[in-house]
Amino acid sequence: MAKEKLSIVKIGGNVIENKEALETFLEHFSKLKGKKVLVHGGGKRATYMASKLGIESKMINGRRITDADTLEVITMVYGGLVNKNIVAKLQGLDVDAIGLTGADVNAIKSEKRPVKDIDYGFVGDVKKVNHKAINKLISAEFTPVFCAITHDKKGQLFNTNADTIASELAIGLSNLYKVELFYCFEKNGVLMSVDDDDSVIDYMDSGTYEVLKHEGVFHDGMLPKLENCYYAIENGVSRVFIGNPSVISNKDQKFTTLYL
Ligand SMILES: Nc1ncnc2c1ncn2[C@@H]1O[C@H](COP(=O)(O)OP(=O)(O)O)[C@@H](O)[C@H]1O
Ligand SMILES: CC(=O)N[C@@H](CCC(=O)OP(=O)(O)O)C(=O)O
Repeated sequence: MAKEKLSIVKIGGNVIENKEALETFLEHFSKLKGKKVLVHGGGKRATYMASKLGIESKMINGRRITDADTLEVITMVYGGLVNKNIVAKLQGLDVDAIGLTGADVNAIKSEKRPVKDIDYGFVGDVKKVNHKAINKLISAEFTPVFCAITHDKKGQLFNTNADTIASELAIGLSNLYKVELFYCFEKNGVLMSVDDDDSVIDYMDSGTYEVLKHEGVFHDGMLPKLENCYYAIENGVSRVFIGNPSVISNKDQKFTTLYL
């Protein structure tokens, strides 16, 4: 029997921090038909709240060095402030959202990122997605809303990049569903020239991706985002899209579709 479709949608810090963009996104998300899961970041808000508490933020290779104080901040910001506000807004749009960390229902188990040259502190690499437990919620018509927190099943929380959470959830839930994965951010898609929002790359296969990567077309957060996208495609996720908040509902808009 053909698998049912499931949409997994990730929004990042730039959308979360812009009230109008967030509301536009949530409107689109509320209208998205079928089963769905939302994953949110919030790195910008964590950096802001940490600085208010006198805690300096340090990112290496797109990942936050997470000491014990920073772990407290990200738990409050991602698991509390950002997650609960999004859940409340979705409830206001009649989406029966339930906010989760990876510790809830043992949804996402991780292990501390091994120390090689760099010790990232309490940063977790995903080891297991509990697709059966998550599916109990989805099958009961709830819409899970995940923040960027995982756990080791021994009582320790970890900080995990939200793009990675989205791709790992997409891979895990591909056991049960035909998963479409959407990355929504403030630009119209993956761009040939980052300052030109009209230069959207409509379709990108893995060969083109390698060529453009070596030409230096992708920078900063786009590099780990694309790595997560191709990792998902290589591991059973049916389709991956990158675009602005309307990518999930308005297929006439410009956006990027990724292929193997
Ligand atoms: N070729 C590119 N096309 C689009 N964005 C790019 C590109 N290269 C670098 N970027 C940057 O990547 C950023 C998106 O990555 P990131 O900040 O991690 O996203 P998110 O908001 O989802 O957390 C964009 O804001 C943009 O500045
Ligand atoms: C380990 C690690 O770096 N975690 C990220 C999680 C949040 C995130 O990914 O937020 P955006 O999607 O808004 O960037 C961080 O703390 O910044």
